[in-house]
Amino acid sequence: MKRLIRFLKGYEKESFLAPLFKMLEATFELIVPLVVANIMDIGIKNQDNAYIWHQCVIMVLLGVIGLVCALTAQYFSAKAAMGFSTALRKEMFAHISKLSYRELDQLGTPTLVTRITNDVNQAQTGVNMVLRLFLRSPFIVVGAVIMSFTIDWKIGLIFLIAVPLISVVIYAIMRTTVPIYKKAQSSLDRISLITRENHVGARVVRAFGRQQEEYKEFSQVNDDYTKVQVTAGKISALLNPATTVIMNFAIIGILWYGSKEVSIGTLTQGEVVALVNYMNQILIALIALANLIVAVTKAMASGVRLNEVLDTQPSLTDEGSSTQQEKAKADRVAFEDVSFTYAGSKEPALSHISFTAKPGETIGIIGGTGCGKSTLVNLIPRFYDASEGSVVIDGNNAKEYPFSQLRKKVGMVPQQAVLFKGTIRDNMKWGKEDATEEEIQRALSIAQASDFVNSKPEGLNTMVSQGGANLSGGQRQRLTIARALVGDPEILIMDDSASALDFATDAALRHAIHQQTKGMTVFIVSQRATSIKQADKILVLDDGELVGVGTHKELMESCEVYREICLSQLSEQEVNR
Ligand SMILES: Nc1ncnc2c1ncn2[C@@H]1O[C@H](COP(=O)(O)OP(=O)(O)OP(=O)(O)O)[C@@H](O)[C@H]1O
Repeated sequence: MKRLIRFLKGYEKESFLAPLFKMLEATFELIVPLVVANIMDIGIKNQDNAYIWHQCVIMVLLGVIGLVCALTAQYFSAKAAMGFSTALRKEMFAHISKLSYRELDQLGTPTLVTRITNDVNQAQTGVNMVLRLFLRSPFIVVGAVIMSFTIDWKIGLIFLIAVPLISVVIYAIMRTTVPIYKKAQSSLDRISLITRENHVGARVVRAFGRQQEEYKEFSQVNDDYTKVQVTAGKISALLNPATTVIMNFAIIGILWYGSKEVSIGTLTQGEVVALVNYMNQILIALIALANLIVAVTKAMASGVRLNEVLDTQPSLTDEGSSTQQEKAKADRVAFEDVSFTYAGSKEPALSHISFTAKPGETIGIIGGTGCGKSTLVNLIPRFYDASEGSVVIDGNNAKEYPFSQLRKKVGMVPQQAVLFKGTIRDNMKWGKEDATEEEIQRALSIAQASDFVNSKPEGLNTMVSQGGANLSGGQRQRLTIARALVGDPEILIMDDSASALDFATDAALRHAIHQQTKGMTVFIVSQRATSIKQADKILVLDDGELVGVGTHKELMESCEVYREICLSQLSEQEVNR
């Protein structure tokens, strides 16, 4: 948590004023019992109504000033805590955006969502509570003990016994509950994971009639979370009765001893009442301190989780890279003995891959599921770096390019057609911020999306809902292809991104790309032989290895794996066509 304090930068004044006003409030609170004592010992004793009223006015004034101080402190602490959380959230968001696929794979999305929301909130509450209570509670406790000594040092000793006793009880309860609160935090992570999985995959859950099972699993995790919270709650519930018992014994001691002192005239009745009030103030302050410790512990647990993310360094950076010039006559893409292993995986996903792709060529990539097709194309825009060997683009190692230059060169159509909330036009502009109407229309036309977009009453202004839920799978795919084409990239990668298109549209799409994007190197990843059959070069992958490179005709003769794939999907006539 200490390391997160830097996010309070710019709120130093508020961080100073909040505790200061809280201390002022506490000071006024400590004076009130003395005023009550005066009312009893002077006003009531002498039947002096004017004095009583005068003291009452002072008491109300102390209360009002105390309230103003408390509200001012609240204002400053809330301002500082909000500023803290806003800066922290911004930094988290920016940092997560910089992480590469490797770190995102390792951390996982649900936990990142919980961290940027719930954990930041916990840290914010912690900061707010610390600013208000960290000094105030000890100040009241110490102040009340000192006041008791100034009234009667022997009774002050009762305070010296009661305060540590109450503190020990609070400490024991906290020792038991704090680890439980930490456990609750990880249960919350699990809830977030299941909720996300179920909502993202709602259609699949329904299609497989898994609602009941998923509901059961969610209920179990939810119940576990409740149980953990209830256990912590039950133990915490002991706090009030246990501390109140000690306090009441202390009050009995004060009254018992005080009454003796009153009868011999060394102590007044008002002073006894003031001592009782101080004892009450101590208890309230200690319980507030206990709540503060719970909040701080939760904030610290959250702080650890937040630092974990902030400490995760992106494994891929483009620091030190400068804009690269294309090398004349170089291949557009060249893989030179490339191998790749995912973090935490023992088996390589790609082994010793070498091939070249020239400008204007269409490269088909085919192979069974999990053979490494997506992994291969993900190395081109540097979503991952090759573990061995080099990926060379236009004669320069992909690692030498600034990300901005590389991502401009490469238009990626991912396997999952993800669109963002906004209009179709907004989504198209992801490919090129200042894309003109003509550029967008051209991209839509190549992607075979013009008809359905222009048939919508609002055309390009049609709203796309979150994740593109108001579009069909095929429409989404076509829009993601168009989005990649808008930027007119030199390399277009379609990672199984036409799988939801019917054969005719798929063929029309490939024909349009071929005709209208001269010079563009196109990678088509597919499990459908028809989609890659016409490619200038086909890469056949099998279990991470490149088992064949060539045209359809060449591979039919030389590559067993390719032949098997084709014969399992196409008729003999189609194969030879
Ligand atoms: N993020 C990841 N972390 C660890 N292993 C992964 C990751 N992504 C893929 N793999 C593994 O790497 C191998 C290759 O996966 P890849 O996604 O490249 O296959 P693919 O040929 O594109 O499959 P498909 O056709 O089903 O999309 C698989 O064994 C897969 O389990």
